Amino acid sequence: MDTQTAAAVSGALLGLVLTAASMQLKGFGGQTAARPMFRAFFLLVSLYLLLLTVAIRRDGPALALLLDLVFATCHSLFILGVIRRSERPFPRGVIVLWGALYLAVSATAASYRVQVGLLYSASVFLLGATLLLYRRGGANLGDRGMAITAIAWSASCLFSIFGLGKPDDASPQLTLSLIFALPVVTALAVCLFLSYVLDDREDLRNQAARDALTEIHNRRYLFERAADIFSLMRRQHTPVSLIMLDVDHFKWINDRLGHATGDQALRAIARSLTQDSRLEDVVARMGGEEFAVLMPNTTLPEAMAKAERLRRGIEAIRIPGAESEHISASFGVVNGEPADRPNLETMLQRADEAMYRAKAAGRNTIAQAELGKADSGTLGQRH
Ligand SMILES: Nc1nc2c(ncn2[C@@H]2O[C@H](COP(=O)(O)OP(=O)(O)OP(=O)(O)O)[C@@H](O)[C@H]2O)c(=O)[nH]1
Repeated sequence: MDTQTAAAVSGALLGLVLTAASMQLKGFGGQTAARPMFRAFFLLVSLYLLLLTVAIRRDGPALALLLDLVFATCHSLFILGVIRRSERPFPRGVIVLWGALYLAVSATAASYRVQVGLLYSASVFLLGATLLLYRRGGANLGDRGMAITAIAWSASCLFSIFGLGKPDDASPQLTLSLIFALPVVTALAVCLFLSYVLDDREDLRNQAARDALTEIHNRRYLFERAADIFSLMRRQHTPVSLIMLDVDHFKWINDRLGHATGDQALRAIARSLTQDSRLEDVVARMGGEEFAVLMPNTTLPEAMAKAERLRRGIEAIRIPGAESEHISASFGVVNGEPADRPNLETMLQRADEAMYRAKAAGRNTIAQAELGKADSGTLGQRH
């Protein structure tokens, strides 16, 4: 075996080892597991670019092979990282098959059939682009950038194979590919970085805005969104309504059925509130067993009707394992007209007062308040 073949085979083996190692990583298919892959990809891209710069000037066979080796490993890491990032459950068989393909193609490339290497390159990057674009949870700007760059790279490889010279006259194709590789690989790395930064930001924002138990929005998010909703209300002269609700005798549910069942009930209530709400409504857990729904462009009668739907929805909840238990909540509804110049704090306070009147009136009940008139709330419905 000459040195060139040895280098190509060891590159292929390295690819296989990486494939095998990646399968052992915890959280297979998860985004976190993609990180080490992409980190290594970054390092190798840097090395590749360095070697490329030297190779364009001084084209020795050993250097060309080293370049092949590094680039083939980059391929390997890129595609593995993309597969993990796509968060789709990839069967292990597919990964093993891909590893075997990688071995076969690298071995063929070792005999200097550059066209095969380029074809392989084109297919790898096309596959990567497809996986990125169809990523679960949606492709962000960085993902799309990566996918477009990968498609451009594939196109360049195909162009190099079919568009130029005789099949065995490798050098024009190779030079063109190498020159094209510099900006493409750099763009790929930049987009990759961007996609992670965007993802991290999104994750942080989501974590800060969501309640950990029920996964609906939290109090903080309600206050954030309220600023936009109230400003829109003033500009468009439309009413805003707020519903507050507190689960009845929740302590009793916890004490009798256990905290875990209590948590289950809170999650079911959150689901029911969300299902019965419009996309533009903000449904939030305010803390403990208290929830709020802020509804732009909603009049008092509409809000009362909505509260009644929510009340019935909660009444219909059955907790698995505790089907005979009945859950209910008490509601306070308040409406703000643009002329009242309402703000969220005042509306929450008024809705809270109404909600306690509903509790005092026997629970599983809706009480209403009007912003303009202090303590003028009347009992809405008693059930
Ligand atoms: N399981 C569970 N319980 C919680 C959570 N947060 C608050 N609680 C419980 O909710 C109960 C609230 O009880 P109280 O404020 O006395 O009110 P209540 O029993 O619902 O009675 P009323 O509101 O008067 O109808 C307390 O026992 C809290 O421990 C939670 O996240 N999970």
